[in-house]
Amino acid sequence: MMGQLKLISRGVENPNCNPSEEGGVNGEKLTDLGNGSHVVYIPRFLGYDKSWEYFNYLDKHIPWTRPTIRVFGKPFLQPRDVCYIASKGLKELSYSGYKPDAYSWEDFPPLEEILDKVHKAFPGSHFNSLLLNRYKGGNDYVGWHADDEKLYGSNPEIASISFGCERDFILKKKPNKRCKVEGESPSKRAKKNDSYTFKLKHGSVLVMRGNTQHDWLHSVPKRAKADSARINLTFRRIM
Ligand SMILES: O=C(O)CCC(=O)C(=O)O
Ligand SMILES: [Fe+2]
Repeated sequence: MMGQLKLISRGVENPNCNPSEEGGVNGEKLTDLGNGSHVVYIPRFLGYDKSWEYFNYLDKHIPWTRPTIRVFGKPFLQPRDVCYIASKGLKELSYSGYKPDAYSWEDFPPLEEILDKVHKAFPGSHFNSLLLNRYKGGNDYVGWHADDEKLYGSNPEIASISFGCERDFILKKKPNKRCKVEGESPSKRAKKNDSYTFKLKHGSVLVMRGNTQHDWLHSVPKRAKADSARINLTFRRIM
C-alpha cells in the first residue's frame, strides 16, 4: 500500500490519472535489470502542454553549443547540442577532453522549477548538476556510454527528462558483464534480457539507479524517422 501512495505523488501534473492502469499511476514502470541495477520510467511525469512550454523555453534560451571533444585521441564533433548547469562550488566536470562551462540554475528559472518537481517525486534525491542535450533531428545521437565519471560517486542516480520528438533509449549490458555459457546459442543469450529499449515520451522521466552505470551502457541511436527536435535533461549529483 505504501508503494502505491508513493507512486501517486509522482505524477506531478497529472493527478487524475487512473491508478489501476497497468504500470501504475502515470504508467510508472520499474525495471529490475538484475544485480542491483534499476530503472524507473514514468511516461507522463510532466503535463503535455507544460512540457511544450518547457521545450520552447529551453530551445530558445539555453546557450547551446556543439563542442569538439576527443575520442581515442582524435577530435570529434559531438553529435548533438549540449549545455551544462551546476551549483556553485562543485568539482569541475570533464569528459572526453572537454570541460564545459557551468551556467547557474538562477539564470534559468524553469530549470529550477523542474529540479524541484524531480526532487519532490523522488524523495532522497539531491541533484546539483544538469547536462542538457538537444537532438536537432534523427542524425543527432548519443553513442554507447556509461555515466561513470568519478565525481558522481560509486552508484550515481541519474534522472533524465525528455521533451519533443520521441526517441529510443537503449540499455545494453556491458560485454564483460554478460553471463557466458559455453556453447550457448546467440538466440538463447538474447532471451536473457541483455538489452532494454524505452521510447522516451514527451514529458517523461527515466531514472537510472544502483549499479546501472557499472554494469550497463546506454545510448540514443540515430533514427531516420525522427524528423523533429528532442531536448533531454539529465540531472546528476556531484559528490
Ligand atoms: O538523451 C538521452 O536520453 C540520454 C543522454 C545521456 O545519456 C547523457 O547525457 O549522458
Ligand atoms: Fe548518459
